Amino acid sequence: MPTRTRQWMSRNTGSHLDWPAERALAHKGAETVSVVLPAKDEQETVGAIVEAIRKPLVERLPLVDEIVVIDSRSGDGTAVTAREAGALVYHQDDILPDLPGLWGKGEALWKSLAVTTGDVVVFVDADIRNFGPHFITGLVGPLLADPDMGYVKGCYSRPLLEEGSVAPADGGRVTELVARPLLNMCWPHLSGFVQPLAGEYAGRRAVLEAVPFVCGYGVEFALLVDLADLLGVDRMAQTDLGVREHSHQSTAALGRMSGQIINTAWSRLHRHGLATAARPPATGLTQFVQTPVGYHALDWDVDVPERPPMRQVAHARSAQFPPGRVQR
Ligand SMILES: O=c1ccn([C@@H]2O[C@H](COP(=O)(O)OP(=O)(O)O[C@H]3O[C@H](CO)[C@@H](O)[C@H](O)[C@H]3O)[C@@H](O)[C@H]2O)c(=O)[nH]1
Ligand SMILES: O=C(O)[C@H](O)COP(=O)(O)O
Repeated sequence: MPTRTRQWMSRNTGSHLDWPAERALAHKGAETVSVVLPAKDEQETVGAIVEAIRKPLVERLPLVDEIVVIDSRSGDGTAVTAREAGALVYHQDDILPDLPGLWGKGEALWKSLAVTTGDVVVFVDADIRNFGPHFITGLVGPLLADPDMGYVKGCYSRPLLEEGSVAPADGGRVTELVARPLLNMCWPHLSGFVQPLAGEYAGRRAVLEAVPFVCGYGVEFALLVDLADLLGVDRMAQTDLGVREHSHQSTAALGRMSGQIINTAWSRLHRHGLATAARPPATGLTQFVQTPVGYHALDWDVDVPERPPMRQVAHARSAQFPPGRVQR
């Protein structure tokens, strides 16, 4: 790791233990906090997460002002479960309905900026199995305490939970096999982020609305690179949240996620003039399934369409719908 990155890491890495809810609240002042959970088919876990935020951080202490679940085209009871647990629920395609809808987690996060109001926005995955309020307090604390801080990313150890076995540090396979090598190769100043793909992070609204959002799983990678360009790493930090357990995707699904992340990395390299447009990458990904009559090829698209910074959309919309009639 470059020396400057090592120095950044020791300066800008904290622990959730530094941020009991009372301490975070003492720094809150007039700022407001929105928590957003993007959720696709998460009826098993989303309700418990919403409750674990609402009871201690909304009802007991007023640290969180709104909990919003973005239902990302679920086919199960995610929306009902989340609503019953006390969240405000929006369907991804109902937000900014005059724009043609896109798919994916990044789209859900981007759209959430149009329906939430907090000065600080916290994103948390809806499939966490060992969620606790420290995921929120540890992320918002450094932002509430320091007006210069723009973005705080979670980090943790990641067990790989398989039927009947637990490998304590073998989770995060896309992180270890794709994202970390890419970051070290092309963005070494970001190599100190322990969990670059973590879905748990918080940012100031003004900052999050100033950068584009990739629609699919490249969203975390793109945010890290783009926010470092916008803010500089000194205005970014990470908080150790302990251990995170989640539901694992199949190897084939992680291959498609990896394809999206590699395409996202290419788009950023291209934007920086480090990759040429003369040979843009193919966005197809062929995977294979063995059948009794040979290998069956499955073609996927791992392209990463992208939304513009939300503030551009908000400006365009306020011109279209003058004050008093502004629709977000
Ligand atoms: O189309 C989708 C797909 C997923 N999700 C939600 O996004 C979150 C994370 O998705 P998941 O499939 O559980 O991702 P992981 O396999 O855990 O992937 C890791 O790596 C991804 C790529 O960086 C990050 O987006 C994730 O947050 C991070 O946990 C969950 O709440 C999902 O329900 C959506 O909202 N819409
Ligand atoms: O973040 C990652 O690297 C992917 O979500 C894969 O995580 P897993 O190996 O813990 O399933």
